[in-house]
Amino acid sequence: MADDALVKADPILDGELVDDTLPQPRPRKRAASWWLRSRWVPEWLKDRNQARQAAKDFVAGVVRSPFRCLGAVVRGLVAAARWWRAWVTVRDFREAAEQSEKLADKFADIRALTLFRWKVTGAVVAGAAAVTLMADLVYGTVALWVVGGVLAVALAVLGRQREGRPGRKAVLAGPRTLRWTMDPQVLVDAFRDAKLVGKDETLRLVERATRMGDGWAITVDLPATRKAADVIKNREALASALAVDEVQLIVERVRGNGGHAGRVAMWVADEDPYASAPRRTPLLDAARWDAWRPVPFGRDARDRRVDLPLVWTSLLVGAIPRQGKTFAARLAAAGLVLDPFTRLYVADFKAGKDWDAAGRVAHRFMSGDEPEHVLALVGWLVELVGEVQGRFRRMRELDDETCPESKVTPAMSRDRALDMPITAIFVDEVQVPLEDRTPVKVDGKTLTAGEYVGELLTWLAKKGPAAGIVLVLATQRPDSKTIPSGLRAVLGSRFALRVMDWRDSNIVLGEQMNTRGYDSSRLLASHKGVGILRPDGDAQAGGDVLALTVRTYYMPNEDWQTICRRGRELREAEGTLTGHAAGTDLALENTLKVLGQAEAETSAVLPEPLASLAGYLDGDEREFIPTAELVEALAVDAKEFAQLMADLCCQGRRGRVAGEDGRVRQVRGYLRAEISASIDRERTRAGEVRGGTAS
Ligand SMILES: Nc1ncnc2c1ncn2[C@@H]1O[C@H](COP(=O)(O)OP(=O)(O)OP(=O)(O)O)[C@@H](O)[C@H]1O
Repeated sequence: MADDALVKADPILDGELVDDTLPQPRPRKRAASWWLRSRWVPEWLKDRNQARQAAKDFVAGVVRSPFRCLGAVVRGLVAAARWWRAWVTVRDFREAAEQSEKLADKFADIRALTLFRWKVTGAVVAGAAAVTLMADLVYGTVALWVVGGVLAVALAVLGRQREGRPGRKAVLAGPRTLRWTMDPQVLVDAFRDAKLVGKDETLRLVERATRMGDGWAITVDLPATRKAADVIKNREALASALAVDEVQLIVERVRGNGGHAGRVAMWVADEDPYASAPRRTPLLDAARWDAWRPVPFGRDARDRRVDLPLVWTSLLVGAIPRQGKTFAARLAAAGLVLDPFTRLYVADFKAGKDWDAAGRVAHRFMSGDEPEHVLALVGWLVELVGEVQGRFRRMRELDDETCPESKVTPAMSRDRALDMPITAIFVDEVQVPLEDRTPVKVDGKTLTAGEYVGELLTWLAKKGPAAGIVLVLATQRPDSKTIPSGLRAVLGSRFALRVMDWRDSNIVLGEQMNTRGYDSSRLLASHKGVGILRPDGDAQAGGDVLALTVRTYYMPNEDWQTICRRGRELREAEGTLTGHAAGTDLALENTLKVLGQAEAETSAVLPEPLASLAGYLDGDEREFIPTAELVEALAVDAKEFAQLMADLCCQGRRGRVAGEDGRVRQVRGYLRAEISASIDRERTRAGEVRGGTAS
């Protein structure tokens, strides 16, 4: 039989072509597939091997049963004898008297009670013997068998209880979730097993378990002093105690009027809530959207809609590759695309096709990951910083009715005369500009473009939201080196899809979030688009929670294109199409491109520290530059700098410079002519190398 059931297939080799034109297995009928997937149908009714094993176990059980029964009776006899001995000697009373050192006082009482219990024993035994004898006389030996049988069963049950103490034996148990819905004691046990309530504590059911969606919902009150936050933190232990995967268990603290710090709302899904097909975004059916309304972002495990407010906040999306970052950032963008009064800046450093459609509506758009793109982004950010400063200046001059606080209001954002539309900047793969090392000169100081982008983004995330600037950053590398901590601290909303470990998860979601039960490294790789959302403000479907697991709506490229097309039509109708989308991109971008190319070329050709020196000394007419000044401006180690300069044939020498007080001092430094010669030499050499490679 076994051999019939298992037919060994030929091995399939790497690169072998498999002929799928041959008849393929037919899809199972629905009932059959339900039977196989149902968790309530025992395994042995689904699988032939399991059934065979169950039959074997049954036969073995029957054969072993007389011996096990005998063993249980003996254990029961011993247990009964022990109990009787303790009873007849009044052990509990005696021990209590001993402990309170009053044995001498109580001795007479104990003796009297012992004597009485012996008499009771004698009377019961005599009575039982008499009844048995009478029954024997009346009914014959059958009575003796019946009495013996009843006694044996009673003793066996007692013996079995001793043997079957919890934890002594692994048992084939059915699913526990169904049992706790019928018997809340099982739920209490699960809380105890997960160490969420003490041995002597119990739970109070606020509402009994009810069917809600595709799962069971229940609300419980923890014993006094126990905290709902601890249940959320130890969700995994509770999931284990309830025998469900942790993605199926949703635990939330009930807040507000109906709740308190010890009230927990739980929901247990029948099966993996994220295994079903993803839903399309409802924005597809929306003719237009209002940027001030939270954008439909996704669904939680209970299939409740989760909306994400964007105005007055900023969003950081982090995950390892291919988990749905771009899709999530595009969802946030979709709501703003459908509001014709919104101005969009889109910088796609992924340089793929994902964002292309945004070019139809965006005021500024670029896709690429070269240094010139980074420099163009610097230009945009500088432009936005100026815009924010201008907006604050203008807001100060507005009357209180139009602008009650120093904040953009919905009416202000739509008033064209004020020119303060909601302006959103989306940067995908933000680690690319943040890690860029092209030197840029800012206020006489040379910085890397990455550092400068970090500073500008931090400034915008801090000051921008009140002026109607929305920042959405997505990154593949949510490590502390890439995203400066100052920037992270000011990004209000966070969305962490699957990351490598809890540290990365904390970097996206915030310090200590893993210890509070939110760790996106625990999400499954197969759950694309599922992440932990830590919203800024009121975003979620249920109560007021710190963070929640959300599966984003699925918005493939074609839907995104449809939305962008609609966004363009809306802007054309309202006359708000500007910049890149209107084909009137300002000269700024082109200037930056040229500038960027020149700087990128300089830095690409010249080795450090010459590249930085070239930037720093650009336009400087002095003949002699002090070493101390260069070391400080370039932020380099003095010793290392001297060594590198010597390698480039620039010798440090003594020269005279006038100090701030007008007195001339002798200091060490470099001749400008020598540095320039070295730069020219390196450029020529690089040109020759390039020429050589080209030929
Ligand atoms: N909500 C969703 N439901 C189902 N699948 C999704 C969802 N979101 C994204 N995906 C799937 O995940 C894949 C990867 O998405 P996406 O391109 O956004 O990843 P990414 O994290 O930006 O990747 P990379 O880091 O390589 O840029 C998509 O091709 C898409 O099929």
